[in-house]
Amino acid sequence: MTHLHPIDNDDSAKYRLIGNSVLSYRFIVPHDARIYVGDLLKITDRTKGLTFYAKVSDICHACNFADPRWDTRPYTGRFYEMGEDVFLGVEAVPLGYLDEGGRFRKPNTVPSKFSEVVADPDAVDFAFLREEMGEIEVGLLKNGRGVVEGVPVALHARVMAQHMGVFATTGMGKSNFMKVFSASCMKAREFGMLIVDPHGEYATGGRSSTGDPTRGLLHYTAGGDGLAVFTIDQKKLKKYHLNRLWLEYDDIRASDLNILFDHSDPQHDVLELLGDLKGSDLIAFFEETDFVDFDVENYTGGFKWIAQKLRTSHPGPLNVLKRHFEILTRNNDSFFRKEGSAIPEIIKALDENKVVLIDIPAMSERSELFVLSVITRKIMARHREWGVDKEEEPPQVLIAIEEAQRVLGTGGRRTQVFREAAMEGRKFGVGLCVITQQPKNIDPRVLAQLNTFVVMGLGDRGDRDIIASSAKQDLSQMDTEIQTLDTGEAVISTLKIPFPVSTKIHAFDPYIQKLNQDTRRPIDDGLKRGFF
Ligand SMILES: Nc1ncnc2c1ncn2[C@@H]1O[C@H](COP(=O)(O)OP(=O)(O)OP(=O)(O)O)[C@@H](O)[C@H]1O
Repeated sequence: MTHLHPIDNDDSAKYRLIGNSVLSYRFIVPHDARIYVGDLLKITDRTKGLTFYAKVSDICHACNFADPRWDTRPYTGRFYEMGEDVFLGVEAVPLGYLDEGGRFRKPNTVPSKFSEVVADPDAVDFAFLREEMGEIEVGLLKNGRGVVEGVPVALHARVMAQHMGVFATTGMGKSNFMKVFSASCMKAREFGMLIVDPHGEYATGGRSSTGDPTRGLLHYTAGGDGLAVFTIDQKKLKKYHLNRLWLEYDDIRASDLNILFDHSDPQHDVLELLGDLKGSDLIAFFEETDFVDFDVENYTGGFKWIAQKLRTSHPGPLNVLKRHFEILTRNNDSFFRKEGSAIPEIIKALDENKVVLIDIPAMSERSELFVLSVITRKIMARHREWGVDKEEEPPQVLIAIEEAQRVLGTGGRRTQVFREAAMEGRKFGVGLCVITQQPKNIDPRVLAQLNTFVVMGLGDRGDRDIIASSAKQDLSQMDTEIQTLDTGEAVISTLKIPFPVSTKIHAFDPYIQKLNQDTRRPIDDGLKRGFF
């Protein structure tokens, strides 16, 4: 007979495994046991000398009574007692096992019948997992409603060029995650990271979605050497001694106009013809040319080679593009000018494995994407050339794209550069960090390229299904857990960590406070550098 009571009388609750198969375990616990979805389990198989690990994936009521309607009959409480015959059936998803040599293996066998199940394993039990972690710490291993203290969850820097996705419904802690991740990148200095912050909050802090004041990356003074902020905000520029963000005319190409404006097919064809021509020449050509009776034979301006390319184009689309170039230069003068670009400095900072934050508060959505696409194109071009010119590997860069469904949805020629980065970037050391609330609106071909998934509370079934089918590790059995994740909690599936890890993401403010303290810098160091 199976005992429902814990099998030992010490403090930790121990039960016995009764079934199921290689991919799903089952055991039973008393009807009043406090057990939660996401609880970690250690299963000791003394017969075979193996230690299995699993996670509670579902809990249901069960009993030993033959009458299937015992609990709905009138006066049932008089005939049946809530004793040992009434219990909870617990389903658990296997994570893997430690073999006789202490090596962690995928769950390809099942523990012996009645193996001991410990429902509250500690850091010692998970010592093997510490060895599997990488350099970019983001939180602690979550165990049901708590954490396993002493077991940090840290992503591997080397896999970041293989793209990452951060999926969270609004308010679930996505901004906090990005700041913690960035701070850890500043500390590790293993690759360059580019983030565009249209809300101007990542650098100096601001207000969270719930209205609470928050700190920013500049407050992580001990890691200050790993951060370069480029801003258009004059006040911040002086107060925090930041870099000024400038793009110059030559940084752009005709296709960049696609991000700022919707174009008809004929207008798009003209932009294609203009291909790789220098931005400064294009802007000057469209500024000086009157297209009403444009004829390449009579063209007398200074850009004959551009006029030649447009010899078959009609005045209509050319006039529209003339207006668009005018709007481009007129409406974006806060960061776009004839000469003098910050991109070489940005690239240098990325080469030095810094986090580069582009701080553009109050900028329009299209301008934000324009800035990101221009910089991304420059990075891609540089990394593509790298293979030709140099023997050593190019430096690794991770480019974060917030609300990525805007540029990585299905179709859409506007955002070719991001698509190229998603499809071929990894070959050149360029990874994308795709952040979105709506994974189902991201092109499935892009999702298939992601190798790290950070899933934070997704309410929508369609969104969860698409994530489960795209992740490289099986997340389908964790659906209940993902549905019940709280703010600041995530299921992380990534390369080099052997199973999807449930993580309590560090809260940013205490995390950087701890990092600052750990490095024991003089207390007024940040003040001297003008950070606060
Ligand atoms: N890991 C965490 N630990 C503690 N608190 C957290 C954590 N993550 C988020 N929070 C808190 O939850 C609230 C929402 O977090 P956050 O602003 O990061 O959400 P968000 O998903 O970025 O929201 P939005 O999409 O609206 O920007 C904040 O008050 C934040 O401090």
